[in-house]
Amino acid sequence: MIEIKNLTKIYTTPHQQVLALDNVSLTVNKGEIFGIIGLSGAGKSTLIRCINMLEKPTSGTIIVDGEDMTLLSKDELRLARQKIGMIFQHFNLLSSRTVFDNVMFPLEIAKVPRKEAKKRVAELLELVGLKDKARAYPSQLSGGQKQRVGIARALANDPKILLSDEATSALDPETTRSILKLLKDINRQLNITILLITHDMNVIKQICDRVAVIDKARIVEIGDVLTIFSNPATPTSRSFLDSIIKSEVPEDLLHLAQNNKESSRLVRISFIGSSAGEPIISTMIKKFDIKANILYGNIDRVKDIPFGNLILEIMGEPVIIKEALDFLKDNGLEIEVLKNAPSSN
Ligand SMILES: Nc1ncnc2c1ncn2[C@@H]1O[C@H](COP(=O)(O)OP(=O)(O)OP(=O)(O)O)[C@@H](O)[C@H]1O
Repeated sequence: MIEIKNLTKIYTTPHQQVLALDNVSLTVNKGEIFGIIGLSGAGKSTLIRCINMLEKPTSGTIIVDGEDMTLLSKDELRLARQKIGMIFQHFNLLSSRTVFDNVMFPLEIAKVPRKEAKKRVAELLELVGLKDKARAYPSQLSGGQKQRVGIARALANDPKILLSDEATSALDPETTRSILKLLKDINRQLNITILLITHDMNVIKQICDRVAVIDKARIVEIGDVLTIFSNPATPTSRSFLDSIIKSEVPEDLLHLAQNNKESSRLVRISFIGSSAGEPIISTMIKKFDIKANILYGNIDRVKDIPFGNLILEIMGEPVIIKEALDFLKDNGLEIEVLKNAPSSN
């Protein structure tokens, strides 16, 4: 549906050249929700804005629904953009127009007959749950309601693709959840492909099928959300993941391991999917001559699949601890040794 090949964007300012995208390639499949995550300045906005040519690429191709966007004339581009809706962090509504007329706006531009357009706007307001706000002005709406208007407006021309530029960054967590749920419903009901950019791993976790991690103008990792959550391959992905599973080990836990009289290891056990529900840890404790303290635990869900990590202090003979950890690994758990505390006597 969207195929980006060797996309490079260099901004030229009077003082310098900024490489905002460096040879980026990725494919977004029809019907999926694809997330691009990166820190501030990584190149996310530039990338999403290149897709509908709000930003002109320096080189590379962008094929949307079979059409190379970089080769289109002005008129062709105008038509192609009707297939691509966009929503924004700060909603970009027209303050002097009512909710109804904001959603009507793209239909006026596309010269859709008035009667047909009014019917379409009413349907869209129903879809986003704002039927009763049709006559309100943007200033009379909450942030979540404004974004619902933005979504209805983006869908007005029946697009095949929806681009979301940090659409929930200005919203509180609960409103974010409701907007993400709406986007997911739209994706499923209308079969619209969604490409979103975010700096928030929670957004990726809640609705994306696949994710690309962008770091300093380059895509450093692309994959299924579940795979990246269970086994991040780059430090950038790891740090995004840590931001939501809160797996930083508190200092006092590290001290506890150091002060222990026996030989001990502080380990993080990450689990995903079915292994989360299995009593592997209690089996380990029974099977090996070790003691284990659970110091910290956290279970979350990615696309309804349990996902989490436990921090365990395991005490015993080093060789037995190693066997016990190998047993956990053999049972599909990820093990990371956070601290080795050798026997103090
Ligand atoms: N119009 C511009 N002129 C010059 N440099 C620009 C321009 N727009 C963006 N940049 C630079 O390009 C790089 C990528 O910016 P971009 O806005 O794409 O990043 P981002 O990941 O979206 O960041 P944020 O999350 O803060 O919006 C940054 O170094 C930025 O300063």
